[in-house]
Amino acid sequence: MTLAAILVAAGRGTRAGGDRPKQWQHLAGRSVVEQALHAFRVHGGAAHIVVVIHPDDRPETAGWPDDIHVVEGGETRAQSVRNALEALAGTGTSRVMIHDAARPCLSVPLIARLSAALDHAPAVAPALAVTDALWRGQDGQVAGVQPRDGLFRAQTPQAFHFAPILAAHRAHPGGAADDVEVARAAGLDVMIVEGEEENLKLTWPGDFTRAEKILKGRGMDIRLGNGFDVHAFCEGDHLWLCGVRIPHDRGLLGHSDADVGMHALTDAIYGALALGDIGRHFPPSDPQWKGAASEIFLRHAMDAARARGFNLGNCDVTLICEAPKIGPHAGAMQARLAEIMAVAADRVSVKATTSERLGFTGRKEGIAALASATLIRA
Ligand SMILES: Nc1ccn([C@@H]2O[C@H](COP(=O)(O)OP(=O)(O)OP(=O)(O)O)[C@@H](O)[C@H]2O)c(=O)n1
Ligand SMILES: C[C@](O)(CO)[C@H](O)COP(=O)(O)O
Repeated sequence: MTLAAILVAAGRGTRAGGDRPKQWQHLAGRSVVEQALHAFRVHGGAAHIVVVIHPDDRPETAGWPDDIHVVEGGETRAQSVRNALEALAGTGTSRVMIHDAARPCLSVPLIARLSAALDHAPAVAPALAVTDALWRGQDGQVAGVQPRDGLFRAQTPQAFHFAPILAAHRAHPGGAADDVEVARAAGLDVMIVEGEEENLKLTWPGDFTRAEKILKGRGMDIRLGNGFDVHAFCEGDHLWLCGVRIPHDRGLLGHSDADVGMHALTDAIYGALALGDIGRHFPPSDPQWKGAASEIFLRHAMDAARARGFNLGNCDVTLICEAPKIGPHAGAMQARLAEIMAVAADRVSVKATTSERLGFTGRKEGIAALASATLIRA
């Protein structure tokens, strides 16, 4: 599964006013577009991020990192989305989230909920049920009531399997308010996911004050967790450490693949989330985890972090053993752990020490591992 995120930012923001289009105005220290981008960055699940801009706004993107793909938009929102979808065709993208850059307060848990829901439906979108009574008005007077049952306020990101939404946009005659309308016109069923009151769209000048209050109120949340694990040596000709297979004259004993380094790291992440340890999520009494690859546990811990809006700040794993020598494998371990956690390698450290021939590690009876991890929700 390869997820892409499209942020449409090519509108003119005429209703919002201001000295520049609303999406380039600043809120809580960043442009509106950058606030929306930040949520996708922290979520970390999107392999491609495309921002659709108006050609006049190119200078606003100066200094952006190279991995943000900038595409020019069209006359309407639907044309802007279409340009981004066409830019993603051929990149291997299998799922896409399409978001109004003008909704800067979306939360990372909302992105995670939509992503999970896409496992069960080809199209999902956030919305809030209408709770207020609805009236029809005429000349400043209440002219009638409108039943509110079954009515929803639509939000973005709207999320789709890629091939059907690309085909739907190609086939649509134009004039759709959003991508759900395009998808439905092509016969796709769209599942509703609970939206968020805070995920407002900046439409009018007064919306900026509310959005700024929401973003400033969030602050930064940093969590620290520690993990420690030990596995005894047993007969064997290889062992697994931090996701790397190392030929050795002993193996490691365990219910799973006994990857002691990855277990300590996984426990550090669960610890930062106050979610117990691996045994709580993958009981050793459960035969389905016999011989399991430990990356399952690490991915589960990272998914739990992202579902709560956290991403990895950094982690540091120390392996304690006399043998095998870790140095020659440390780079591969760093790369493998970074790949499994879907984070940059410079956030991952793997190092080793001996215990000066003291204790059980010194007597070569087993390997111990320590890990620390920070999680950040910004
Ligand atoms: N041709 C367009 C029109 C809109 N959008 C984007 O679609 C989102 C939702 O549109 P809306 O809030 O209606 O934005 P504007 O069209 O900019 O607003 P206005 O109608 O007030 O000018 C915004 O992020 C906007 O930048 C876009 O990418 N391309
Ligand atoms: C896509 C959208 O944000 C869903 O609520 C909306 O349809 C676009 O904004 P507009 O104000 O209707 O142009």
